[in-house]
Amino acid sequence: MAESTALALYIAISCLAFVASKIIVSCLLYRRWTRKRSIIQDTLSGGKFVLFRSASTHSLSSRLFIQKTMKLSNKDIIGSGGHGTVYKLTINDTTAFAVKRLNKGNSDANRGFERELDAMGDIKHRNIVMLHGYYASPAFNFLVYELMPNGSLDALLHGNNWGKAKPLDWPTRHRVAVGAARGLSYLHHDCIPHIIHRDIKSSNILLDHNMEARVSDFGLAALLEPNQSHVSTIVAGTFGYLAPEYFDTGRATTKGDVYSFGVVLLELLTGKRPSDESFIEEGTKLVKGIIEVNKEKHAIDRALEWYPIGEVKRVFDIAEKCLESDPSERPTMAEVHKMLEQVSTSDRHPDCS
Ligand SMILES: Nc1ncnc2c1ncn2[C@@H]1O[C@H](COP(=O)(O)OP(=O)(O)OP(=O)(O)O)[C@@H](O)[C@H]1O
Repeated sequence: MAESTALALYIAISCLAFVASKIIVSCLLYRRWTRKRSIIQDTLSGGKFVLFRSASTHSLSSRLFIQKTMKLSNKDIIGSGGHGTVYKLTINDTTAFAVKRLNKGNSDANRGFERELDAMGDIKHRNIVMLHGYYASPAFNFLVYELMPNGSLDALLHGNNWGKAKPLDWPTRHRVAVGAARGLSYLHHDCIPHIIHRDIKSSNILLDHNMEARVSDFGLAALLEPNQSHVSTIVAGTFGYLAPEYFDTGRATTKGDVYSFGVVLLELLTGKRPSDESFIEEGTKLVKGIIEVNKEKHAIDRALEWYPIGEVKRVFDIAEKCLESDPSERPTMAEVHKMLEQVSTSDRHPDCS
């Protein structure tokens, strides 16, 4: 009798503790959520401006932000892509942001905007470009990002409207590969729900003031239910980077991101775009030929003044694994990151090329 009373008491206390902990966690989460967003409803335009509170934005007034954003013009443009135009928004001498104005007028762009916000709101990682806020109105949408002063990997490797920068040296290329792999691995494995990027390419890998890689542009990313594995059916991506199975299934998967990352590794190694003749003619079989007949020296970017051949071979080898035509044969991004980190960085000397 005493035993069953004790058991009933034990169950009752456990249930109460469980319910109380859920209530406390919900209250804390709600307080955190309200504290970290500043929202301005613009009655004139019918728009809503949301600024996420962070070290870079806490001292800024949302109204000033809106006023400056509305005054952006062509002279502030720093890039443009399939989804819109990117501007540099200068607040004062020490503070600037990148503002992406999204093309409006088709429902896909609007859905992309909402998805991007859902995915980006809480993501903070040293290899991910941070979203500071957004503006949504019936006429147009803006996303406010951290400004990456060294631009995109695409521009650094291949040049842009403003010309070609100084060629990236081997240690920088290797560090960019490791950083981008770390960022992507975080999205795939550490974010709950997990995130598939869907559009990994060199123009979506940006470089901060330390030349550290940051993965950007989640306009096409979709959230996964933690227990739903990894599939979605929204068509996305950029030709040249898309995994072959995507053309059959139309499904974005984490292994599709791994394939796209393999193409970026080839770009870093060869200095060629995926639209380059050798990519088009031989496709990614290019890499197989390079590995099998020891042709690394011929394939490596001529802009590289020196490089350690052992490291180059190992990175070609990792690219080859990422580019396996069977997705199940490809490594995960966590494995890719580990392999890239293990590529020796010791004993580097200009004479070893
Ligand atoms: N946060 C940022 N900081 C600095 N430059 C940026 C930033 N975001 C984008 N850019 C620049 O703007 C360019 C265009 O970016 P955007 O994401 O709009 O297009 P994309 O990635 O080239 O193509 P798509 O829209 O098809 O993905 C980038 O290549 C980069 O040079």
